[in-house]
Amino acid sequence: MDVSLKSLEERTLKAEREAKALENELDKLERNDLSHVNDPRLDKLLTENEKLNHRLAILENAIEAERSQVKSTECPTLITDINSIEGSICVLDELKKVFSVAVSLAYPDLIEPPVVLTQSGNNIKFGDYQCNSAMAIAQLLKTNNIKTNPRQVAENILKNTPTSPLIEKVELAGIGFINIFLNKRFVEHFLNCILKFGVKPPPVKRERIVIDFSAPNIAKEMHVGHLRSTIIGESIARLLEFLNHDVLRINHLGDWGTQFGMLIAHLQDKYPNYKTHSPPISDLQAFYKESKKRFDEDEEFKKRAYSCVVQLQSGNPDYISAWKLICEVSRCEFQKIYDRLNITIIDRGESFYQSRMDIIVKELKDKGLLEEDEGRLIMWSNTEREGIPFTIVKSDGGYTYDTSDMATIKQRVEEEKADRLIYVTDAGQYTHFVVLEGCATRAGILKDGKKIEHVVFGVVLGEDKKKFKTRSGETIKLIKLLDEGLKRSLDKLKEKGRDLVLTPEELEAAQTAIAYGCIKYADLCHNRVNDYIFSFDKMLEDKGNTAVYLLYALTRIQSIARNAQVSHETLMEEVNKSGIKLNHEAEWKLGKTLLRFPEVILKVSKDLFLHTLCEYLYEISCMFTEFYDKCYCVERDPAGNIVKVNYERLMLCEATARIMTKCFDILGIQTVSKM
Ligand SMILES: NC(=[NH2+])NCCC[C@H](N)C(=O)O
Repeated sequence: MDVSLKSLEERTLKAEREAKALENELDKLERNDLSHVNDPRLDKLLTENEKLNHRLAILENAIEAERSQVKSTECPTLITDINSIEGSICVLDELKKVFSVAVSLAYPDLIEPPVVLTQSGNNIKFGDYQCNSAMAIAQLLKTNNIKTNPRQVAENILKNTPTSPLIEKVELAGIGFINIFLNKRFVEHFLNCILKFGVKPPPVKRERIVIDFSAPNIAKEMHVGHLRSTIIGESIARLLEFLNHDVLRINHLGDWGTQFGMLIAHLQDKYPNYKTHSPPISDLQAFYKESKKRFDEDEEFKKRAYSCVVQLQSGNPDYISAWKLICEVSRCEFQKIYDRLNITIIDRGESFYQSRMDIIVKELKDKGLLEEDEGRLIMWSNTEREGIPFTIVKSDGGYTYDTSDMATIKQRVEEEKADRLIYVTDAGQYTHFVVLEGCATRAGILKDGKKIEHVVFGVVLGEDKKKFKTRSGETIKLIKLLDEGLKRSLDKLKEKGRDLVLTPEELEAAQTAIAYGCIKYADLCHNRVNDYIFSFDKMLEDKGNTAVYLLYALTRIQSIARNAQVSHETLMEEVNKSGIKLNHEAEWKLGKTLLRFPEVILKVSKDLFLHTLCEYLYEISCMFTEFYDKCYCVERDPAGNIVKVNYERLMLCEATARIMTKCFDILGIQTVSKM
């Protein structure tokens, strides 16, 4: 045999053997048996694969757990029987529950699908509420490669919507809107409950809430900015208390700091026997000015003033009593304003935090969060050192407004166990509170996502749109402002001849209710973030969204039953017999407006914008006017004798009056039965 042929034959045989071996190998590979392969890279890949499989199993378990969790939270208990509702319920929240059940039944595989529910605007055709989830869900399904369109989704949701006694019917509209129509029986039941049990808050989880408001400074003027904080803070506190929260109202008085050294030094000179004889410093501001003048001009005095601060802060009893005396004078002045405006607040000024400031400064030092800066100790709210830092300790060793606010947070979180921390101050302090939140979070005092709620408000302007001042350019004294309100309100009542109709007591009650009510309402009815123009003429107008108009509206509503000579007892008997019936279109509309009360209250309790409540109050009175124009409550003959009383409508008047009264109460506005 030829050599070349032989070698060819050998090569073929070898190739055949190799092919056979490869075939076996492939066969094994197909059966996943890699045990005999002795390649370290493969070993590595195999372990890797095992790890990944393990991880996959964990993830799959987690997803399953999450899913059942979502399902269990998404399966809320729905109201099935109208009669089980005795208190108050938020319709929007209940409808959200109904539709979240519908959506999770329709799309069980979607994790946390969006449930979008809103009120339907004015067009009755679109129902009372709308569920607009279909568009978002269709979009979501599309990204999961499931072909559908919003209308199909809406149909699917509708098919799965559980029955609810709140709902009369649901309709599919347009590209996939679901219009929800409320059940009249349910609305009637809600209103009858108000007549039977009073205006009750919707149930919420009780929280501990600290609200810091008013906070004027001792020996300085309490100005219109403090007035805004006082009015807004009081209303927020009232609203949260109505919801049964545990509210702590704090007056963070500016009662500590260097200016007290100056005041005490001056007091010691002018009234050395101040401890036994009360000095005539009723005009504290004049006293403050005198001492400031000496402080600026007299080096010797200045030195002594500083040493007074040191004595005071170290707790020397003589200095403490001088300081107390000065604070007391201011407090009496502030209290006059609080009494007139019916404000409840606990004094806990900056001085309260002296020992706590020592502690927090140490804590910040220990945590290495303070750095030196030209003799001061500062703290940044972020590690990038962006924005402006807090001055925690001044170069003279004293503390600042920043230090005391760090201490307020620690005290309120750790000692008061606050769930919510609310601070009501002007928008000028916006940055201060941003930095405060940052520093407190960095220091670990604010944790678990807890935030500060800074309720900001704009500046009060005069009618000339400039800073609110007297004609001669001085700042306006609050007591004088309230006095002017009283005078103007009386003028207005006289202009209308009310002094001839009301008893002197009734006239006085109306005068104060209008004066203070209009000042409060003018402040609260605007979006607080904006500046607002203080105008007695505007706020005393008796048309439009003003306190005067609304207080009048309420007295008119309350007088309807009185004029019909129907006693409260008779009306309550009728409630138990038949209750409210909403037959006429105008009655139905008014009833549905009243039904929104819990929803409005809950919204405001979250965003703390009180103008929403004012707008709602105004809406009620407009709806009432429409109802009263169209529906006779009492029919009279030409001689004015009562021929027929419609009790169902009188009951609706009563329910309206009760809700309006509650709104006024939350706004801190006194109501009157006659004006
Ligand atoms: N914790 C607070 N910073 N409260 C507000 C204090 C307001 C301060 N006294 C001022 O007149 O501007």
